[in-house]
Amino acid sequence: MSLNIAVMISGSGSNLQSIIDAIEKNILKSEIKIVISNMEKAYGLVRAKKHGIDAVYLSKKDYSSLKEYEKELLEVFKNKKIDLIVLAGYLGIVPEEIIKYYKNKIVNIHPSLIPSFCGKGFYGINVHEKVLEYGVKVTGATTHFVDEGVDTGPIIIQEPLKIEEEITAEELQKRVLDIEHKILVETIRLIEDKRLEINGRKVLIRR
Ligand SMILES: Nc1nc2c(c(=O)[nH]1)N[C@@H](CN(C=O)c1ccc(C(=O)N[C@@H](CCC(=O)O)C(=O)O)cc1)CN2
Ligand SMILES: NCC(=O)N[C@@H]1O[C@H](COP(=O)([O-])[O-])[C@@H](O)[C@H]1O
Repeated sequence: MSLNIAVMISGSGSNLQSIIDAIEKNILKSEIKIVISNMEKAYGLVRAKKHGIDAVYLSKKDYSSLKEYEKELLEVFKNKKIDLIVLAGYLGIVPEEIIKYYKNKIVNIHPSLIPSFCGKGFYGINVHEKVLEYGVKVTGATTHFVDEGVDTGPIIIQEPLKIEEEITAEELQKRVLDIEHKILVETIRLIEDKRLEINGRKVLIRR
């Protein structure tokens, strides 16, 4: 089933690019109706425009209240008839009203194996710095449904990555990003095909 997707970003947009590429290769049946960034200079906005996708800067700091911001964001999603919101490196916290209205229709990609190295303060390169600092032998990436918490929603896909040698946080980020690009597309594909069944915290992938 083709979904109307909104992608929220804050930075480079390589995860956004993986969705754009998958759509253009007909791996995904959906359409990205809008890309929203809370950072004006996010390169992901450039990526979207290069592919003729509506791309806007929208940040809560430009609104007099969170309520005003929520109202505007909801308006944008409704006008575009959005079915699925994808947080692809979005570093803002999605407001409660949006979460309620789009219950189990918002997914996030996180560059660690949740519940490790996640939550407030864990984003971007600092996730990988903390992973290396701790000395874990396995990290990876996670997609999950978004709820009122931060990185606490039901987990959809996780893929591990072994850390077998001394590497920099930048190199680790690159290797984890490769996994992210893959599992994010897989996650959207599963949702298109209605193969996910949510049972409390558990997400069952139907054959
Ligand atoms: N309601 C939710 N909103 C968001 C979720 C979520 O699970 N529920 N996931 C995050 C994505 N995320 C990790 O995957 C994440 C994003 C941002 C932060 C964070 O600490 N941000 C800082 C500000 C960073 C900045 O603006 O430079 C902060 O809020 O203090 C942690 C995790 C997306 N939204
Ligand atoms: N907690 C949120 C978080 O850390 N998200 C991470 O930000 C990066 C964005 O890269 P991109 O802009 O190239 O997709 C990605 O690694 C994504 O997992």
